[in-house]
Amino acid sequence: MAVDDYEELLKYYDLYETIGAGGFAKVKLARHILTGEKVAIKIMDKATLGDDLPRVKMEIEAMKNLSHHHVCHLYHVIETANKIFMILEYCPGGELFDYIIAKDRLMEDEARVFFRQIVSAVAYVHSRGYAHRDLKPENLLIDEDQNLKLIDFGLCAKPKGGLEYHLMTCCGSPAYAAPELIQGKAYIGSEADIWSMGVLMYALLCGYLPFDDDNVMLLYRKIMVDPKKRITIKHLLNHQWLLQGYKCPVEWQSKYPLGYIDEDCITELSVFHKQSKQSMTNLVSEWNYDQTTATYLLLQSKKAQGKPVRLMRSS
Ligand SMILES: [NH3+]CCCOc1cc(-c2cn[nH]c2)ccc1C(=O)Nc1ccccc1
Repeated sequence: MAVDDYEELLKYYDLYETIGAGGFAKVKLARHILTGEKVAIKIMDKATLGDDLPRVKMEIEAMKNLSHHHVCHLYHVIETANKIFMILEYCPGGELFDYIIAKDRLMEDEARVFFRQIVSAVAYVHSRGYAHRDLKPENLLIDEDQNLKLIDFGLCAKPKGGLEYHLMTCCGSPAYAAPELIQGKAYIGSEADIWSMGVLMYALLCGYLPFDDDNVMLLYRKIMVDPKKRITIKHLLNHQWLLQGYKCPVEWQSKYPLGYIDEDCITELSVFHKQSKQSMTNLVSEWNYDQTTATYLLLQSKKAQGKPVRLMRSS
């Protein structure tokens, strides 16, 4: 009997066209039937994933521990015999990479708005004990309000002893990778992310890269930028350039922290499922990243967008 990998997915989502692809995954636009909200579904085939499977598991575990307005939200994970589906927050504006190319380069004020959002996202991710390790414009998507959302936590690391611990895996994209990482030395994930943000800022303001891949290796052989002299995320939050035109340092705390239970969303869910608020609260609080998690988080997103906190009744 042909196993239908899409059977479970199609119970909850209407699938539309492919909107993106990267390496071992394709991303399709979809609509969550109960809330009517658009989502992006990252589809991976387990067989072709091969030794990229741990990377996907890492990304799923990381995204379950991250809830921030500048990090792409994970709503639901469905694993079947042959596929893994990650249901993610929809970002209709596409990649920051294409946005920069289309505008040639950004003016300082616009670059500052975006860069403050990147610093906010990275400060939050670091505060949760993760280093992203692949920060680049291709991994920053633009949502419908022109805000950035960080994606692709497949190369992130959560060192056991905390972010101060050294990492060894050389990964990420050469053009954005810190010297110590390229040199194969033990490095600190958060310091490597800071280097990548430097290259990112250069790309925002100039529209091209300070070091492209081939001469990046030559460069590192010659100069070794001491990571201990590099700016820290803490000092970046209120750096002079980032403060220009703003009164306050970059806010990095999450607007809707993990585990937050919204009363209105619970009420709508309990009415819809004819369950008590308490049992609905208990079910949502299990955070199984199943249909319940997806419906709750998408209701919460509707509320944040000022839309009615309502589920579709089958007409
Ligand atoms: N460079 C990004 C290509 C599109 O990829 C995505 C789009 C969305 C998206 C689009 N709209 N809303 C969210 C969400 C996630 C991804 C993603 O994780 N892609 C990916 C990363 C690493 C390896 C393979 C694929």
